[in-house]
Amino acid sequence: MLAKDKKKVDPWGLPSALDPDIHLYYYPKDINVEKFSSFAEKKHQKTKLYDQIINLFFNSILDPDQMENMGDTKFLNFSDKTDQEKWCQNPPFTAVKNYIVSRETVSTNNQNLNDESTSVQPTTLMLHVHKVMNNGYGLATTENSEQLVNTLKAGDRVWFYVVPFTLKNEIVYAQVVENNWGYSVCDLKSVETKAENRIDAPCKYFGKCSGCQLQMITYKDQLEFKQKSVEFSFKHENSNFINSEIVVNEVIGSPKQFGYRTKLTPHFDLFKWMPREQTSIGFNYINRREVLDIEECIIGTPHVNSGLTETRKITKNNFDTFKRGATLLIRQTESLNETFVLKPKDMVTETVSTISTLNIDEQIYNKQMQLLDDLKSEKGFTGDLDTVSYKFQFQASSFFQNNNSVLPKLVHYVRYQIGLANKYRLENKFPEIKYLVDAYCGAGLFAIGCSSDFEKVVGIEISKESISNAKNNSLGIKNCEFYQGDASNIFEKVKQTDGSINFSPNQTAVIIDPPRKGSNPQFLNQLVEYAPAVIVYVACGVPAQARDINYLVRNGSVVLNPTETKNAENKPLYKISSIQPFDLFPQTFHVENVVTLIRIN
Ligand SMILES: C[S@@+](CC[C@H](N)C(=O)[O-])C[C@H]1O[C@@H](n2cnc3c(N)ncnc32)[C@H](O)[C@@H]1O
Repeated sequence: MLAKDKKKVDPWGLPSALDPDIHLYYYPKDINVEKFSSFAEKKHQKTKLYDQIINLFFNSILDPDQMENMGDTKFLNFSDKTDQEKWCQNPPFTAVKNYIVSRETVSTNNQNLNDESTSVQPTTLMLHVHKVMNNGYGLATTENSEQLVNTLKAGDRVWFYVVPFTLKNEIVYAQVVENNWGYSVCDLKSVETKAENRIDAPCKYFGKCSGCQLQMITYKDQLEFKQKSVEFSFKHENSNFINSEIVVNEVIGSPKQFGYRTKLTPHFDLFKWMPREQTSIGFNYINRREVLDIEECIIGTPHVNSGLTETRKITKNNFDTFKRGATLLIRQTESLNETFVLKPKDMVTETVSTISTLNIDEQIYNKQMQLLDDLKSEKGFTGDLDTVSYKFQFQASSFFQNNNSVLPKLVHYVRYQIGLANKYRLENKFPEIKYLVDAYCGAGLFAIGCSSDFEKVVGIEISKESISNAKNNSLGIKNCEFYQGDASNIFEKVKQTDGSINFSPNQTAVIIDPPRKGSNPQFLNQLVEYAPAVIVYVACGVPAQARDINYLVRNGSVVLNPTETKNAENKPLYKISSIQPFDLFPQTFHVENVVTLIRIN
């Protein structure tokens, strides 16, 4: 999909990134957010983001000595705003040069450029890939690092190319498909010099389909990439984390690396001019809004793949009942008579097992984590582990995590983190944690999965269906209550003094698991004002999560160095006790991340 079709709205009212996929959400240090209303200012802001991306890029390709040798060459910093705005209107020379080169090349092939009907094919460029960005695209230039270092002068601009399915240090051939401010998006044509770690991708659609980005590296390399990508989200240059010593743990992998997705959403477009038998049902081609016909998706479970075969057949026989096209929904269920469902209102059942009784001994925890690996893996569970299974029922169209194989570990980890926070707090003479608030609770995964560790649990969720599912899922579990509403309303509820729900913040753990766009200042302010004993922030949108936690650092609620707490004016203070990524999405660039914040005063 083209970047322009994917306009994402940053909840903070800022353009979220130059290209939303570059995943650089941040709060500007020096700019008044209120002012970002006019187009010109947004443009200026976008340029600043580009500036930031380039800085990051150079920081990663140049070693500090080289930087020093370049004296005060600040070729990456725009000198003033006028310069930036001018530049926005006039893309840098390299891009223009490359574009002209394309036209010239075509022209020497005797095509008439003045003929409007002639489609000018862009030339294939040879590019050097310098790094893989968080979105799985390689960041490349026409020059290699050495040439860049040797030839760039102060004031020069570099034009970047972003190319999917490429790896660091590769030389590739690529074709520009879209130009943006400062960079062009390319299709990969071929890999001239392969990186040592490149492997053959197992999927026949890989390289064309936009669904997976990382099948060309081993799973071990994928986990390493994701760990770095989480680190990068926290430590980008406008973040307070940049000079901190925060540690991102190794990513906890998925027991299943293929055949794990319990939900698929293929789609199709109908065009008047297109014969029905040629209509594709599948996922978008990379970089395009055009559907690639997909008969099998190897990251999907066998059951959803049976669903895919079935739904493709039904849909092809019924194209006439659709006007323009549709997105189809296939979801795996454990219901007795069915293995998959195809209608949005169908009910889906999934089981998630967890350890019966939480034990916060590190060795026991580690052993249990290993055993949980087998729970949903191919070989099946053989270990001696006392587990409890919860059944979750939800509407096929409602939210539920899509990789069931890793959920037991995720839930166990969240419980363990709260257990450790409780231990720390008890050792420091704080009262025991007895209550749990699950904000953004969906069908109740964490509220129910953690319920045995607490006296009372409340969940809040905006979706009516999900909250009704959560209530049903907790039937028989006496200590859980669920409310429909905006997550920020939960603070009024838990502060009630009429005795119905009265959670002393000092004894309360809060789990937040917002959608990909993250939280917002209103919610975060209320959260720290409520001041729970521990906050577990679960996120599938890590850049937004890093932005939110950075906001808490900036407003003084989270301290990066817990020993420097002298200036705290009696406000609640938190330390980051752990940053733990989980791979819920093998073969793709996505990663889930859990950050635990323990209140230290
Ligand atoms: C990433 S899902 C997490 C659900 C659940 N924790 C789980 O793991 O299954 C985010 C959930 O937040 C809900 N949501 C979105 N905005 C919300 C809001 N303002 N207040 C409460 N819930 C919200 C969505 O409906 C969705 O169920």
